[in-house]
Amino acid sequence: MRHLISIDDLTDDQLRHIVERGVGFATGRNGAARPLAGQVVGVYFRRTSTRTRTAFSSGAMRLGAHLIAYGPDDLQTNTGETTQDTGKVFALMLDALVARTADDPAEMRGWADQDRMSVINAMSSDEHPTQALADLVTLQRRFGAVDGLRVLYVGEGNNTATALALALARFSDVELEFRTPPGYGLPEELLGRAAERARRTGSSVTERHDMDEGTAKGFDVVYTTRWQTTGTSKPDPDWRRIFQPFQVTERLWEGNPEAVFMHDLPAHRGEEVTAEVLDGPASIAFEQAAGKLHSAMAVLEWCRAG
Ligand SMILES: NC(=O)NCCC[C@H](N)C(=O)O
Repeated sequence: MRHLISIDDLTDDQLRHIVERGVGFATGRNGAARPLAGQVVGVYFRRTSTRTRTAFSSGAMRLGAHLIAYGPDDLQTNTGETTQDTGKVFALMLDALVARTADDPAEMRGWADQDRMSVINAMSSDEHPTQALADLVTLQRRFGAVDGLRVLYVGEGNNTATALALALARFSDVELEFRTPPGYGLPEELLGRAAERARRTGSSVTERHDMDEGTAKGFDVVYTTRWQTTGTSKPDPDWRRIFQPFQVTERLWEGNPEAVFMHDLPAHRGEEVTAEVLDGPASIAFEQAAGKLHSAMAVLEWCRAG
């Protein structure tokens, strides 16, 4: 029985194992075993979700589990029960809980303070670890290896960005460059931690707050994310003016002709990315969405049976 709350909870070997198993589910190499047969998985999404909820629900059922799905208004937390008590009850009856809160991760850590039910973070305010795992599965399938890739991330330093930083820093000779709008970067502590990890593996994680397509050259991957991160608001009324130069357009392909385009989705054509890029030949955004199912299966298997 294991939990997955942060990429940082995984050893390098565990991270690579989950990615390998994810690739195996994607390619049919893992066979049709049902390691979760007879288990019950709770899927609790307090915030909107299309891919992550479907990936974990579909993945759990494909692995043989039964499901209970809770929406934001279903639980007695709405009539004043504490989330701590809610977690205690879940652990009496569920084998795994997949939860999206977009809130303080301390809540999930509290739920995980027992050794019966696995807790899987389907996005908290600080990190989106299962998105990074889906991205790694997608990259490994597309390039054969994550090691050695040059990745440019353009957009807000949100939960997806932090998970990617922690995950890519574990691989060798990776160059990960963030271009985040001024005032909307990654948390300093996390960036420092990822950069430190990266140094040990001969990789680099850096961040800049300017965006001029001419200075971003030679990347294998261009990645972006939506401008309105779940559970956050932008107090600055002028934020769109600050974000506009960070829109991913075809001009980025002048210096990065071989790059694939990735997006954690949902996409907003005309905001963070143009339709030409998202729907164009470089885009693997929906291949990446498919990777969410295969990585979710690998996470469930690792938490319950690995
Ligand atoms: N792939 C996803 O899980 N997409 C939904 C979340 C996207 C973004 N990181 C957000 O926080 O709004």
